[in-house]
Amino acid sequence: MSALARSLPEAATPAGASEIGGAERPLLEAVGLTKRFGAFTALDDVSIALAAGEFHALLGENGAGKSTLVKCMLGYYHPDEGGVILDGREQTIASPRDARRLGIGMVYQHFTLVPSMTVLENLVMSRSEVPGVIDWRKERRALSDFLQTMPLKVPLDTKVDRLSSGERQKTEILKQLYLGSRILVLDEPTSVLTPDEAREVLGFLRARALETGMSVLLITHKFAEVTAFCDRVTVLRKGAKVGEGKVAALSTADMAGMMIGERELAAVPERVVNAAARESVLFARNLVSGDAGTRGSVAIEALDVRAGEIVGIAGISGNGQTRLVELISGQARPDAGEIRVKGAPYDASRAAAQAMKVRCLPEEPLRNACVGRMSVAENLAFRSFDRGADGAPRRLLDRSFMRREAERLIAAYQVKTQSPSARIETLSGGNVQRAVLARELSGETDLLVAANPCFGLDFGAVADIRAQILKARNEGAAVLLVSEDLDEIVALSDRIAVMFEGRIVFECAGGEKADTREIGAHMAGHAAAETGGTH
Ligand SMILES: Nc1ncnc2c1ncn2[C@@H]1O[C@H](COP(=O)(O)OP(=O)(O)OP(=O)(O)O)[C@@H](O)[C@H]1O
Repeated sequence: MSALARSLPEAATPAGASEIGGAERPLLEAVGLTKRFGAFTALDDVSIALAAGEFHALLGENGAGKSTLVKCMLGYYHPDEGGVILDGREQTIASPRDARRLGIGMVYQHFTLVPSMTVLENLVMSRSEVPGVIDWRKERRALSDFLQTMPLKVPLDTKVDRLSSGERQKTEILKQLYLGSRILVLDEPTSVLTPDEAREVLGFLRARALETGMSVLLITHKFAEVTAFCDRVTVLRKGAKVGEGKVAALSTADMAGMMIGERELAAVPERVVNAAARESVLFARNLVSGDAGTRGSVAIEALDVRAGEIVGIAGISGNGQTRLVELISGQARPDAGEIRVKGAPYDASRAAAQAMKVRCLPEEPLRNACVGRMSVAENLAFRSFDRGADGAPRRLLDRSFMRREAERLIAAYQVKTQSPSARIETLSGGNVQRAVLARELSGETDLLVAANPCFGLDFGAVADIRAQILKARNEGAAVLLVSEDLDEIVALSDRIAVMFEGRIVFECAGGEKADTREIGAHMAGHAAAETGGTH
């Protein structure tokens, strides 16, 4: 008898299923899923049951196996053992197409919509059966009627590349509802949303689940979302299930304890008052990129970051922060203006970054700061492979030095990888982030530019990375921190600048003195007229 068959009778009536959704048996069950990559077991005999109408959280540290579990449930991976039972029947889900046919849908962290098509076109084309000749008027009417019934609003005739991140995320969710998903898996859906949007989206899905019997499985690193919206929780650690239960019966500390076991969190260093804090390190004047007012453009009159301080750039995504980081990291060139580092002109080339000790942790590090098919060790050596231990240029690669360095950084920054020679693209998202930060902070740093450094990280990793950034600051580095997470900006920054439509529209002190309501109003552009712009 297979593991799946053995577990059927017991798993068919999980505790809580009938109380939550009124169902006799779970809507969906994954039973005994095991997934190996070579000799490494990413998922070890994991079972999870989703009742109809329930909102279920999936928690675990970076690399715990959350994505692997849902990818097995959605047919992206074929588990080595175990299977999926839907409505009491074992199903073979060989591909995402099978999952869609069965009503299992997923909203990913990255967007899957086609940017050059409208919302209407995207939704219609996402159906598995699209007629050869599309009657757009009819489709438009049907979709309008469907959207009328939804509290989430998106503009049907707008091209996706003109939507805000929040609107795109809502479109991804509406797409799944339009496709008739009965089981909806959400991978950190609120990371691109403002706090108000996050509450709106999760509140809507919660109500919808109760109303229609849809099951929602939410992958998240935010305990506040679990306690506010979820009925039950399953916790993974190192590929195994280490806990489950009703959210109402668990404290945040209980859930955190299940996630990390006995391990201690990194202590956040005290903020030292730095004698060197007067010296200007980053100096930008009249920096222009793109046409004024267009999405993502930059028009900054003045931005200074001094040694030993963290300047946080707050703003809703799409207001020029990404471009600003690209200009400093050399991924884009300014149309006008100047950037100086420690008084000297800075052209953001690799040589200049090396000489002037400028380090950068960009957004989406796997795409923007790594070569996915190269090993962790090679990616860790990008800054240093052509230098000897003494920093002098070298011609021949010293592979054994690279490996030793990689092992040192992997240990120091607790990067979870099977080995230094594993392809970096096989690491979980959070561990790619740690690896890039390890590389960027491994030498002397005068200027550190960090864009959303804790995006997608578990709370333990957030504590580590924040501690590293504060340590760099305390040691005299100037830090430009760009983040969509206002709490993070407030907690880490000495000074805060708010970007809106490419300009810096407001500045204030960070830490406890910061007034988040006032900052929020400037982020939304509401306060710009009243205050007359830049302070
Ligand atoms: N294709 C692959 N090849 C080799 N190892 C892999 C592959 N995919 C995942 N892994 C490994 O499996 C483990 C679990 O990864 P997974 O992406 O499921 O973690 P996660 O809990 O979703 O993490 P995160 O919160 O960082 O997204 C990690 O150690 C990862 O390196």
